[in-house]
Amino acid sequence: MPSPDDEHPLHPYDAVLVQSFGGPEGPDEVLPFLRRVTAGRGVPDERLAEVGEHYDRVGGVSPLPALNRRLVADLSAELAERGHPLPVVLGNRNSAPFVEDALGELVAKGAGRVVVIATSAWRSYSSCRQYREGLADAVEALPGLSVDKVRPFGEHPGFAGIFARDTLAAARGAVERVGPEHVALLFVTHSIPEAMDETSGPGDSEGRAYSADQAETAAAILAEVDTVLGTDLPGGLAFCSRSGSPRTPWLEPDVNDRIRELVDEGIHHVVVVPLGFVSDHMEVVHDLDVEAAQTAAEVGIGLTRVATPGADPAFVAGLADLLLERAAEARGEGPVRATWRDLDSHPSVCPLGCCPNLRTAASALCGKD
Ligand SMILES: CC1=C(CCC(=O)O)c2cc3nc(cc4[nH]c(cc5[nH]c(cc1n2)c(C)c5CCC(=O)O)c(CCC(=O)O)c4C)C(CCC(=O)O)=C3C
Ligand SMILES: [Fe+2]
Repeated sequence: MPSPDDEHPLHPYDAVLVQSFGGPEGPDEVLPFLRRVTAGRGVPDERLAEVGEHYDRVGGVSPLPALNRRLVADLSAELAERGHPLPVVLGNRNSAPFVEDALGELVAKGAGRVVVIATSAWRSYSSCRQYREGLADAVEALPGLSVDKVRPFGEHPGFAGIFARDTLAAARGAVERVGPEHVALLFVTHSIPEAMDETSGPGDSEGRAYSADQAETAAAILAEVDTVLGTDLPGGLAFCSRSGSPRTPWLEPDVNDRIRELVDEGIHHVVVVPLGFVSDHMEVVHDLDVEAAQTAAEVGIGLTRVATPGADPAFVAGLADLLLERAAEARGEGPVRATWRDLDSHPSVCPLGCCPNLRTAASALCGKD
């Protein structure tokens, strides 16, 4: 464990935790994983069986763990290349290596202050506070360890900017093939319960931070595409991977329903932008690349799926920039908070009542409560 001095740009941190969702890596791990994910969350058995089949199709191996190992290696190399190496480790919520074990190992090697990147870009209970609760659980058994988290980074140039670049390329190709009047963009994110969206963001404002932030970023990307291509393409948010009880309202429209409607709107080609996803999760490789692709084929329209940032060097560089920004904040400096096209940025320390847990009172770190 190197002991960073005051000159070190990542001071006061001495290690980085990449905190992720986790995923099964073999047929025997699928059911235990799904049980962990859904414990106490009211997901019906039929939905569990259905999602289990998605994993079975790919030999019970989620793409996520391998992608995260690569992200950890790339980020570690990026920090070393910039001349400020720190240990970077992976800790998951729902599969090994678990967060508490990963942090425990860092503590055993002498770490006292860890900075966390959750592999989730947007503000909501599922995509932010639940990770903060995971940190609270883990740190309970590790007295003396303190952890900070980088801000929600959906609007960062190293995330939104990558989607913008790749969406532009995909839209240009589609426009050349079928003409601008026949192309639409669909920005797709994970559906969440309406109640979770309504309460997302700082407790003192309007809520809907989850869907509103993504709608704003999608609109900014669409505007950029239209400006560069001289087009006026239709575009908007759609949602995938709904679960829970069918009687509970979740965010809509579903991506498949939107694709069917686009046919009647004269669209021949849809560009699907997985804005809600950091890397090629099962939601992307199954719900978009299998299901949405099949829907598009059924109704006879072409579909291009834009890449997720996960494998892009510019994403890794953006995460390194976010770590430097967080360290400067921890030192009491006021670093510039880069965002793509002047979109909003959000606090690194979540405000009181931010993205509440609507089921139980659980403590969370990296916030004012
Ligand atoms: C907003 C959001 C993200 C994005 C932010 C982030 O990345 O964290 C996300 C990510 C992920 N969700 C994942 C998997 C699952 N999510 C489930 C269930 C749920 N997700 C929800 C929301 C989100 N989920 C919600 C509100 C539920 C209902 C139950 C509950 O309230 O918790 C279920 C249960 C079965 C089902 O209902 O589908 C599974 C298996 C995986 C792993 C995929 C892989 O293996 O590649 C990843 C990255
Ligand atoms: Fe999920």
